[in-house]
Amino acid sequence: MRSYTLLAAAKINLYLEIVGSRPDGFHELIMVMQSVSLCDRITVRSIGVDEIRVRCDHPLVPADETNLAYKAAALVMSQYPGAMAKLGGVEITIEKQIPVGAGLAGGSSNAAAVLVGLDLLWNLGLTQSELQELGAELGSDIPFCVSGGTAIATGRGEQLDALPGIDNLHLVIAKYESEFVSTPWAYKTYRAEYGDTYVTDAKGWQERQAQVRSGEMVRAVARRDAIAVGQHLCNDFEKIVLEAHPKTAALKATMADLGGLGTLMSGSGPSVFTLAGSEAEAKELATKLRTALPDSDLGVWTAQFLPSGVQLVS
Ligand SMILES: C[C@](O)(CO)[C@H](O)COP(=O)(O)OP(=O)(O)OC[C@H]1O[C@@H](n2ccc(N)nc2=O)[C@H](O)[C@@H]1O
Ligand SMILES: Nc1ncnc2c1ncn2[C@@H]1O[C@H](COP(=O)(O)OP(=O)(O)OP(=O)(O)O)[C@@H](O)[C@H]1O
Repeated sequence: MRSYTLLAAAKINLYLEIVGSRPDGFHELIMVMQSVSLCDRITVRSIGVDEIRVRCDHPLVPADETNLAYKAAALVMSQYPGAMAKLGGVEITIEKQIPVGAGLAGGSSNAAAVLVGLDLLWNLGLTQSELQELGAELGSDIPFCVSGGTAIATGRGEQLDALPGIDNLHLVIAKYESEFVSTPWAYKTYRAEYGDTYVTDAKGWQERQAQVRSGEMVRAVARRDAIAVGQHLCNDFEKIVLEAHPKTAALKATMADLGGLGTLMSGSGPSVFTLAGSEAEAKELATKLRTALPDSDLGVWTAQFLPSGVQLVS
């Protein structure tokens, strides 16, 4: 039976500005997103029966039809019903490394890898933008996870413009295992507290564009200026999530004090990252962090920037 194994990369948000609400209930965003080398391992394998099966040992990840990886396979199956009939069903094995509910797009990256893997397994010959369109039906972060690298993301996060990659940037990622943030909760809470700052008309949008701070980050990335990238890190969600999660707020303060190029919460949190100019510096920061916060509940990882979101291993 044929199988493909892929690495599905986590993402961080170097910049995340919530600009307004949309008629579809989602939020208009301006983001700079980056793939990092904290990866889940996804295997898609043909099976003789016309079924989608998910195997995952992680206690917080459902191994049923609510798994985003299952949903991705079900979507491909519904769009291309002939493929499964001809080539059989699929067993998806998920080996988790990316912490769950962390703001690192773990589930979205798994779904992206399944889309890429099934395209190969079922000989569909889809383009990257066709895979991204399928992904957008399931979640806003999935199109970015398909292509990955470094990109500006606008709309609800699915409109992507690739940026030149920044090589050789490393990072430390940390998260308290007992802390989780629900993404719908984060958007709902942000809207309740800051909805009055949202752009609602063309005039508001013009005024907002005049003060859009993302330009500084985009220029820093385009110049491959790691120091400027560290200086312009920004995430609107910090305003509400760090207030609701004092332990994570204290973690961020500790990480920022240890040095590095800059510290930020990723996405809707609660994971926090510090950028570092080299692998040695990232490892040193991770060691210092474990010494400063010797708490068995704290997960600490080192990683580096990646130029892609899904990588075929075999
Ligand atoms: C926070 C980020 O991770 C930043 O990259 C993303 O915006 C979240 O992306 P995601 O997890 O793929 O989100 P989705 O699965 O599309 O949506 C989950 C929920 O988040 C809210 N949501 C998401 C994206 C967006 N632009 N506006 C929203 O209001 C909606 O309430 C939605 O019901
Ligand atoms: N393949 C999957 N991997 C991880 N979580 C999954 C998966 N499928 C479904 N889930 C569920 O999705 C929820 C969110 O998990 P995930 O790790 O994707 O969050 P996240 O990193 O905060 O997402 P994002 O950054 O895209 O908002 C969890 O409660 C988990 O049970």
